[in-house]
Amino acid sequence: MEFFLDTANINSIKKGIEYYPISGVTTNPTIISREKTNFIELLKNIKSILGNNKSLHVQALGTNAKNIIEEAFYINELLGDNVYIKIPVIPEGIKAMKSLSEKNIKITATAVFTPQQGLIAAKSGATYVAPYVNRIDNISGNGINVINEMYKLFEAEKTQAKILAASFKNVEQIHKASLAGAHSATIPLELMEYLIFHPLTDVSVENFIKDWEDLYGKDKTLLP
Ligand SMILES: O=C[C@H](O)COP(=O)(O)O
Repeated sequence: MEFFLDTANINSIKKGIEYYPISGVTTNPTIISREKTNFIELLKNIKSILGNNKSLHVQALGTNAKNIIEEAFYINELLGDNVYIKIPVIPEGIKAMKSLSEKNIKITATAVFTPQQGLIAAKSGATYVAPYVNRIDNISGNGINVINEMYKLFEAEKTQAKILAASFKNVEQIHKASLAGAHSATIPLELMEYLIFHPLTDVSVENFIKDWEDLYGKDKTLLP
């Protein structure tokens, strides 16, 4: 499974890509507004940190296809390679996806709450489709079931689109999403850190060091 950072915070992005196997960064208007800064400069800064090997996903604000398409070309031109335009799965968004995918603009379909929304986006040219796990759970739905049914639909229909599961609030949701067929997950840095954390791992490391130091002395590593 691919991991993405769901943040526009520069410190989180720098730390995330230094420590973890991160494939890219996803943003949305809310995430960008949290940084309270010039969004174009922010996006350029993020892009320069990511380079061309990691992808950057930027959401269009337009609510009609024409505006979405214009924003998509602008952002694509501004930021260069490996940029995905996030487009909500409203009818105007689907119309924009069909048009943009024919012109080789990369698309991440977003604000996805049902498997059929995901399938329609996939058939309209989206490379990634982002179901919102926690937001589904919060209205007494089952985000993991949505992912699993979407996965089965994508397999049955032989679509090339990948499920980029989003809106996570805990590691159990991420784990179950990966088992349910999510090809990728976008998460805040804090959840990435929780994914790797286990108290027994830390206790084990402490005990290894203690046993070693008891015999070989403090700060003695394997190095000569
Ligand atoms: O853009 C997608 C985000 O992952 C949504 O996450 P959120 O439900 O925590 O706002």
